[in-house]
Parts: sequence; C-alpha cells; structure tokens
Amino acid sequence: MAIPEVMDKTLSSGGTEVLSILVVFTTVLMVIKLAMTYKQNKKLPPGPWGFPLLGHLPFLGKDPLSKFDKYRKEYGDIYRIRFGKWPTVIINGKAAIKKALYHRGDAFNDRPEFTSVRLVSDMKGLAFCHFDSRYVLHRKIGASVLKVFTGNGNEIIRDIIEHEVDMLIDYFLSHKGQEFDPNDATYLAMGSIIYQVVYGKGKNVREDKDFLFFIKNTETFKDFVKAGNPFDVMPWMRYILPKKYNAFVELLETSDAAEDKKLDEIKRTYDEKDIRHATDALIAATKQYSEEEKARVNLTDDQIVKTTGDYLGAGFDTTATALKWAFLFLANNPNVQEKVQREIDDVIGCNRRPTMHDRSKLCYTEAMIIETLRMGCIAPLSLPHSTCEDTELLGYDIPKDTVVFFNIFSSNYDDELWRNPYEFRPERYLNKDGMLDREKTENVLTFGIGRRRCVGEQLARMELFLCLCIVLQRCHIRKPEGEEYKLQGDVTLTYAPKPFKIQVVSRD
Ligand code: HEM
Repeated sequence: MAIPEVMDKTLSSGGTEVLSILVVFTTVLMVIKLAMTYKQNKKLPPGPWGFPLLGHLPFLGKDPLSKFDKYRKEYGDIYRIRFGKWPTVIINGKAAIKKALYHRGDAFNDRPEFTSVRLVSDMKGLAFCHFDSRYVLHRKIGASVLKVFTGNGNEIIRDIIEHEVDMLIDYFLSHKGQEFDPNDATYLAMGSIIYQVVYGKGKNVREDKDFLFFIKNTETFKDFVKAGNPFDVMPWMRYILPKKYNAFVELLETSDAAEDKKLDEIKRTYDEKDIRHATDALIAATKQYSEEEKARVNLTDDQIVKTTGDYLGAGFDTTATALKWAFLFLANNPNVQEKVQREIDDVIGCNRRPTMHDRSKLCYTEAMIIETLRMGCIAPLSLPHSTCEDTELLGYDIPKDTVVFFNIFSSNYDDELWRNPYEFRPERYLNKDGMLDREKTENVLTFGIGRRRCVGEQLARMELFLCLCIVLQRCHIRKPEGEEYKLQGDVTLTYAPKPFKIQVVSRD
C-alpha cells in the first residue's frame, strides 16, 4: 500500500497524530474491504480468528513453529491467517507442499511486495522479484555463475574454504580443550567464505575494513529484522515508529552504497580472460546476452551484476547456521562423530586434504550432513511466496496476491514421514549396502523445491562437506560435562540453535 506523498509532507509539518489516526483508519477500511473480497470467493481455506490490523501476529509469539503445528492439527494441511495487512496461507506437510509447487504450474512462485524488498531492490533482485520472464533469465544467469564455482575441481573455492577452516580450527584449538561458544568464529568463517567467493580471495579478509563493515551491517540487519520485519507486514508502522523506520532505511542505503563502491572497483580491473570471482562472472554474463534479449525481458546489466547482493544476503547466515547445527549434533552424538571420522580415515586418511571427489565415497558423512539439514531446518518457512493468479489447492480457492508460507519444518519433522523425527540418525538415509537412498534424501526439503528452490544449494553443500571433513579429520568435538543441550532452535532470520558450548581437541 503506497502512502501518498502529500501525507509525507503533512507529517513533516507536525500533523503526526492526526496522520497516524488517518493511516490506521484507512488501513482498517482496506482490511475490511480485503476481507469482503475474500468472502466472495467460493471456498477459502479455514483458519483461526485474528485481530484487525495485526492479524495473527500477536498469537505467534517466540515460537511460531509450535503455533503453526497446533493450527495444522486443528485446521489441516492448509489454513488461512493474516500477517498484518497480508492475507496469508500456510501450507504444511510434504504432500501439500509438493502439490502446490509441482502441480499448479507457476501459480505459487511469485514473491510478495514487502516494504524492505521494495526499498532494497524495487522487486528487481533475484531472490525477491515477481515471477516473470525477467526473473527466469535472471535465475538462469545467477545459477550458471554459481555452477562455475561449484564444479568438483574448482580450486578457487577449495582454497578459500581450506584457508578459512584452518583459521577456524586454530581458533578452536586455541582453547586447549576448554569449553567455548563456537558461534562468533563460525559466523566469521562462513562470512569470509561467501565474501571471497563473491569479491575474490584476500590475504587476510578478516582485517579488510569493507569486509568488517559487511559483517557489522549484516548483524545490524539481523537484529532489526529478527523473526520478521514489522514494516513488511504493517507498512503503516513507519508513521508510528518513524525513527526506527528511518534507521532501517539508512542501514539499507549504507549497505547499498558499500556494495556499489565495491562493484565499481571490480569493474575497473575486470579482465574477461581472468575471471577471478563471482562478480567477474556476473560482469561476463552481462556480455553473453544481446541488448535486445535483455531489453525484451527488462533485465538490466546493473541488476545482473547486483546478484552479488543476493549471494551475500542468502549465502551467509544460512551456511553459518547449518555449520553451527552440525557442531551441536556432532557433540551431542559422539557415536555418529566416531563413525564419520572412521569413514574419513578409511577414504582420505590424514595425509591429504578432502576434495569434492571424495564425496561419493563418504556416504555416512553425507548422510550426517543431510540429517543436520533436516533437523536444523535453516529456513523453516522457506522464503515468502505469493500467488500470481487465482488458484486452487486441496479443494480450497486461493486468490491471486495471497502470501504463502511453505512450512518446511512441518515436513522435516513429520512423524508420518520420519520414524522418531527428533532423533539424530544419519542411518535413516542409507540402504542396506550403505549407499544413500535418494528417495529418502529427497524428502528433506530444507532448500525448498520447485522453480524457486535455493540457487546456492550446491555451493552450500560443498561448503558444509569440505568444512566438516576438514574439521573432523583433525579434531574431536566434545560436549562439556554438565552442559545441557537444547535441541529446539530459535526462529530469527534463520532457525538457529540456542547458544551452546563445545570443547575441541586435536586428533593428532
Ligand atoms: C544451508 C544453506 C542454505 C539453505 C538452507 C538455503 C535455503 C534456501 C531456501 C529455503 C530458499 C527459498 C526457496 C523458495 O523460495 O522456495 C532459498 C532461496 C535462495 N537461496 Fe538459499 N539456502 C542456503 C544457502 C545459499 C547460498 C550459499 C546461496 C548463494 C550463494 C543461496 C542463494 C539463494 C538465492 C539467490 C535464493 C532465491 C532463489 C529464487 O528466488 O529463485 N542460498 N535458499
């Protein structure tokens, strides 16, 4: 809902209170109108009662996943709630999620026009944009650039990962077996990796002021957004909390300016014969497509190069959180850790580095990573989708422009799909010959499914595989005596483990 410019001027000339009342009043009217439009539809999904303006936000509290589970028991696999101004449906369980994303064409593949997205990229990024022909070409380019860097023999990425994991291990071992919280070091290591994948390998990126600025901004963004940005679902809040809103806009603007500065530097030294990093590969991609082809779908060179923002935004906290979950599960399950180490010893030994070629022979290690991704369900509600046309699911009508959350968590922990879903058991993915059973691994929906499935999945899997193999080849990870681990996570920007401590000792 765009707020007319004249209102902005009234606000700056002192009519804040009157304006707030007007905004609230208008929003109530719009919500009533929306509700009436909804009712004209034949058969909407059922759902609980919600407040005017706020919808169901006050009911979700600190543990929205439990609330969604409760609603599922009451209303079934699909139900209707409201996030502030947005009519929303939550789709639960593998069968319903697959039906929506595989059998309804592209009806569920749009993204909602949230305030933050309009501010960051005007709905022209890769992760947050409407589903149209511009997106299809953008996605093709974004995926092909990452593919170059995730090929089995890619030395650039392997070098970056090895260097950063060595630093992580040095830090772990510097505690000399005493307990510590691995959070900050893991976060920094994964931030350094994605930053160098995007902008190039640096001697010591951790001392680079641009990198430190990126880390600080990401932290501030996380603090601000927490489990959800209030301005996305209640845009009128900018008039109630103008200071907070302005601080948010300023944060986005400084991040954008820092990215532009970095991209300008890189463009000046670009050489098509020497593709150094993902940004170079994106610049090269702008030249692979003719001007007519790009113009036909409204994709600009600037948007292509700024895919860097999507990689940095989506590829940092996610992988850091996954690695933290892995450390927690390994410390909590010493028998699993031992089996992984035995497999690494048998296949790789201790005299050479793990490579991606080892992956096909390390089935138990792979299964441990998949189990980590199932239980540490990093993006439990995926990214928000929305419907780009009126559609139907499980006998219910879903109007165009409905926000849709796919509850991946409900599928990853579904006791009809998994025996003892709260038990960490990599064996569940292995067949009787000890090989990965693809039918079972495909049931883990952590990267999403369908045409908007995570574009960085291969890179993320590569990072996790190499990081964990290197760490477990050299270290034991232990749970400190008396430490009680809580295996239920917190929903923040990602689904992250609560703070925990480990002890690390060298295997030498
Ligand atoms: C463990 C790590 C990761 C997890 C669990 C994860 C998960 C996801 C999920 C659930 C989605 C939304 C899918 C949907 O909308 O249906 C997504 C989208 C996306 N991810 Fe990831 N991700 C991870 C790492 C990465 C990395 C390393 C990158 C890039 C460097 C990346 C880039 C993206 C992008 C650009 C999108 C938007 C795709 C689109 O809209 O077409 N992700 N990811």
